Amino acid sequence: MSKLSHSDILQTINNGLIASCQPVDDGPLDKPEIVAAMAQASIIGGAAGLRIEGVDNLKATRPYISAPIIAIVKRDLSDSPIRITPFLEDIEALAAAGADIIAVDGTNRPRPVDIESAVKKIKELGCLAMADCSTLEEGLYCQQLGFDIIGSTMSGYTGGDVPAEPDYQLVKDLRAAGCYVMAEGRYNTPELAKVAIEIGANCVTVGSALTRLEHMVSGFVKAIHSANA
Ligand SMILES: CC(=O)N[C@H](C=O)[C@@H](O)[C@H](O)[C@H](O)COP(=O)(O)O
Repeated sequence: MSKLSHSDILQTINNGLIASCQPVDDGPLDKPEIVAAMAQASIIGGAAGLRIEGVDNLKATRPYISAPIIAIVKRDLSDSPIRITPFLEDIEALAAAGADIIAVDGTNRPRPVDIESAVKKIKELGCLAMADCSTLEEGLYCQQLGFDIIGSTMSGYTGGDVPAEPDYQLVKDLRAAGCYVMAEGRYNTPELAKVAIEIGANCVTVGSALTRLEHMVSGFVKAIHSANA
């Protein structure tokens, strides 16, 4: 378990890369021991922290990692679009498994448990709270509720086509409003991650480009095939 204070955790990840070690669901890399290996490799590469999905993956990873871990549970619910850490039981399980920071969906959509109870539970359990938001309005509401980190994670994922680019404007607006900002979502190259910091993000999370190998390989394959099309 990390022994850092809350302010040390925020300081440790400030200006840093968070490697989101989330393999493709049910793919060959989707195994706790592989997630733990990805996490260690990411730290060797210089990541300041990690984002880990699932209690079993967190339990497998935590013993090897002293850097801050942002933990989530993803669920596909039949009666709500909320996927990221929807239940208080998920928060309890992540805290017990050694999360430093617990992220929950921060969007303004129908949810099984109100967000006020979620942030209260995270704080009671001694963790930092992160809100995965899609708009400035949601981010400001979550900031006001006491969330420590506001992420642009859900921008582009609440309906319609997913844009190709990251939502830079949301990052700028959240920072201008005084939030501690995590740029997250479609920062798929080192250059884009650099832009995130340049426009004011405190830190940037990169997932697919680091740990969804199937997606990266298929991107190369498509590009190669299109050469002679
Ligand atoms: C919308 C949603 O559910 N985002 C998830 C949150 O945990 C992950 O699927 C993303 O991989 C993560 O946010 C990092 O983003 P990117 O993979 O674009 O670097």
